[in-house]
Amino acid sequence: MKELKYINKYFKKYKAKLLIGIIITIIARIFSLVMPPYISKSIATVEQFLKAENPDKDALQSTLLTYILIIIGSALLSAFFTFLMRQTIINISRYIEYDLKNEIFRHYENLSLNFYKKNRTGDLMNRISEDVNQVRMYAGPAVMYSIQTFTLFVCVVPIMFYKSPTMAFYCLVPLPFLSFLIYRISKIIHKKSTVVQQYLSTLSTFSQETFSGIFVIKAYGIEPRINRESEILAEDGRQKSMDLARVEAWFMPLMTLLIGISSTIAIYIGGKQYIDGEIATVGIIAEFIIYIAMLTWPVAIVGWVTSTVQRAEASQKRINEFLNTEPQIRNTVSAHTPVRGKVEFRNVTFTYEDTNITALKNLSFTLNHGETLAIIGKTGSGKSTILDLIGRLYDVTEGEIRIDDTPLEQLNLYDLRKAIGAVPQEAFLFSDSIKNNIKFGKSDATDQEIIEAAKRAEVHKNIVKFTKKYDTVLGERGITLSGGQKQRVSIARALIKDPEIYLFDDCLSAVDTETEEKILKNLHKASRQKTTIIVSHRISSARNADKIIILENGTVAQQGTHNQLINTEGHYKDLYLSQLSEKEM
Ligand SMILES: Nc1ncnc2c1ncn2[C@@H]1O[C@H](COP(=O)(O)OP(=O)(O)OP(=O)(O)O)[C@@H](O)[C@H]1O
Repeated sequence: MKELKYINKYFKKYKAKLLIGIIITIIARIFSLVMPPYISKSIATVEQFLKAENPDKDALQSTLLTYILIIIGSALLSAFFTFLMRQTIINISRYIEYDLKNEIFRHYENLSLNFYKKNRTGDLMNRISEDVNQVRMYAGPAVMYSIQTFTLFVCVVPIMFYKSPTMAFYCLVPLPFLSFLIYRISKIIHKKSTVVQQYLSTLSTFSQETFSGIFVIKAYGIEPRINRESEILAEDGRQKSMDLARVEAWFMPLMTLLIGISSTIAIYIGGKQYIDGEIATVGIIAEFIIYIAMLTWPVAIVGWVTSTVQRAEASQKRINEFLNTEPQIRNTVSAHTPVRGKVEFRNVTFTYEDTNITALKNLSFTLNHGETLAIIGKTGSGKSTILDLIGRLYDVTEGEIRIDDTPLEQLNLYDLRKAIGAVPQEAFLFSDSIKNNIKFGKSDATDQEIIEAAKRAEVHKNIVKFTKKYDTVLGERGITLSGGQKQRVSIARALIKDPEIYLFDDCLSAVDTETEEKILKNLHKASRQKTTIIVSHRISSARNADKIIILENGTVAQQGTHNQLINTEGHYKDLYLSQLSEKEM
């Protein structure tokens, strides 16, 4: 229970509701205890009627009617309070689930990129859904059944011993075995259902891949192979599900068997006691049989609760692991620190923690406010890393980055990121309308601003051709944009933000040179007073920049202006000549 202590703060938060829930549970149980003695009394009344020398049928009828009304009334009240009990305690668990999910989600959002590289997305999602659900089972049903069982035991067992200690003893003996057996079965069921769950996620991954890759499957004519794989998978699933079903099938028969044994004991011992005159009426036997039925489920539940708590503890441990992970990048400056846009790298070295790759080595450059820098270099030379470091997605390993002559860590992180309009190498668009995807850069943007940004990104003409224009939904639920269109929507998103620093990471690679030219012109206009860094493999994107850096293995191999570099031997000149001849071809 060490890990589950974490959610005590939520129990405290909902303590008033919890207290009401506990009181309602006790009331519901107390009403359910009214029935058994009245059944006993009814039988005793009939017994007396049958034995009487002058039986009074009217008196018998009126007594029985009174008892029946009491039994029905108490059963109705017990049912009503049981309903309220579920409404309060199960609701509390839903509130706790809601709070915990929000807390985990907020925490996830604060964690740095390194965290996301170390952990798979499926795992993150599992902890926020499946693990939280396990914890909810503890916070709701497990708590509710524990209170219910405790109340029943505290009330029923003394009554049973009061009425007949011998019968009470013999009837209660099988119950701990029941509890133990249910505990064992619940554990096996959990193990086997986890296997089925894993199988189901394999099956859905397989189906998802098959249907999203249906084009390749059909083009290569490999449907028979995929069908065979699917049959093997289905057979595997059948075996696993049957395995689970076999264990689950034991649950109810076991309960029935143990109720049967206890009831038989009640009849046997009770019958003997009645014959020996140790109990006054056979009604007590009926009363005991009802008590046994009442106790069986709560006793079985003790086993279930135990395994539920163990599962919840394991789940909360996994959740706590993430909740205790500190974000590597933190905002330590609460005051606002406006950014103008001078960027300076001073002997920056950066090594990726997970791969141990040193992407930048002792890199230095300065870019004044309003200047444009183009970074050219072979793939893997560290270009994107430079942009990520400016946005403080990672902290440098050695050296220092300064913005407006202030070290990056001394800037308010949110102000810094607000001042940056980054267009990543691989445009990511949300499964939402084009309009909302562009508005992502400025949530209060007007329709006119959105259109203006799209025009500058040279994507407006494409968008208006769609039937729903800017309301066209993208992604799985909607249309798929071409690579170039995606890049341009992503550029529009950065332009609408109107930031102080633009970071364009090879974001025109999927656009034809003519469109590239137009976009670059527009960008030039938009970013005249802004600091701009353009990462590219194309000379056309770099030629108008104030400065050009040629990066090789994380260090500056060459730098200068376009005119200087085409007249110097090196990568830039080679690239220029090859791209020039491509153009001429
Ligand atoms: N997230 C990461 N985790 C670990 N290593 C990384 C990560 N990103 C890049 N690297 C490594 O760092 C080096 C520099 O990568 P970077 O993406 O900065 O190169 P790049 O010049 O932008 O390449 P490209 O032109 O192909 O985009 C590469 O060797 C790469 O494998």
